[in-house]
Amino acid sequence: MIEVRGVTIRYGRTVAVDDVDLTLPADTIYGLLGRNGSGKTSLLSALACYRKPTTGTVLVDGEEAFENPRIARRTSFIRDTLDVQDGYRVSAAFCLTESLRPGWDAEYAGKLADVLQLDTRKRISALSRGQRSVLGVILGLATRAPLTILDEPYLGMDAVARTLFYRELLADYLAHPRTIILSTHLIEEVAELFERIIIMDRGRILLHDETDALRGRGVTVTGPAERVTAFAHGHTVLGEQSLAGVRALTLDGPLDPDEIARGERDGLAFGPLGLQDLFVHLTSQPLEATR
Ligand SMILES: Nc1ncnc2c1ncn2[C@@H]1O[C@H](COP(=O)(O)OP(=O)(O)OP(=O)(O)O)[C@@H](O)[C@H]1O
Repeated sequence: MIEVRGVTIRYGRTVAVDDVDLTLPADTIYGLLGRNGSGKTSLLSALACYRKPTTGTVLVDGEEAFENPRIARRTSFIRDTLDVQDGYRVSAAFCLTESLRPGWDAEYAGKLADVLQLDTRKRISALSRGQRSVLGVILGLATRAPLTILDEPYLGMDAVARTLFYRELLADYLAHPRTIILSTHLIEEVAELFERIIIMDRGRILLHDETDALRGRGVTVTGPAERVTAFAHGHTVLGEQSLAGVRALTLDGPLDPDEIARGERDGLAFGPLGLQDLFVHLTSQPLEATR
């Protein structure tokens, strides 16, 4: 269980994480979504014992996380810097991780290297951008840490490698349940993996809910402008488009099925909003609108 209580992280005058409270039960796959600079890496660094919040506390299994060796040993934080010396061969990086990590599964790491086509004899300095990411996800998965944090782990990985990675992550999670937090911009592509989704916006938690609940949340309603406007009365409008007397509104749902049936009888059309579109609607407000 991770408990984030009133956490603020500042860099000089920049507030990267702004008074965040979060409770994350264990053995769940979380998706952390947010636009560039929304504070994801800063928050993840605090969860991974790397960064002390400016104010507030992060408790992992009841203990303060920052520089806590007991928590650090049980946490794997994979980010683009990789934290392994460039001069090492991939096989040496595996051996080093094995010596440090009690949960390391060498056989599984070898299998992942085969599946994801990573040559373990290569020096890390000789890996392509995508191959470095593959190394990162192998280190992250094969460590089997109770808290595994993957911060945009797929950079440069092609579509085949990403698909294989998602498949492996899910299969290994089902066999060895643990807490996995994956930050991503590729929302639709990975949404199937997530049990819960957290959306950050400008340092704050905009939303934290089960993925299935979010799927039903955004609803589009389309039809003659005046009828759509009347229908939307009393609902929160997330977005709108109008063309030649036809209006399409995106409403914050879910809507009551009876209400939808009434709308349909009145000539309105309803559709679900994809997670990516919901995310864009929720996080595309200009700064002024939120002040
Ligand atoms: N070491 C640092 N020094 C100063 N400012 C920083 C530092 N790290 C992050 N920031 C600032 O904090 C804010 C949040 O950055 P952070 O990297 O946490 O966001 P992010 O959501 O991970 O972004 P991205 O999706 O682009 O990786 C940004 O405004 C960023 O410029």
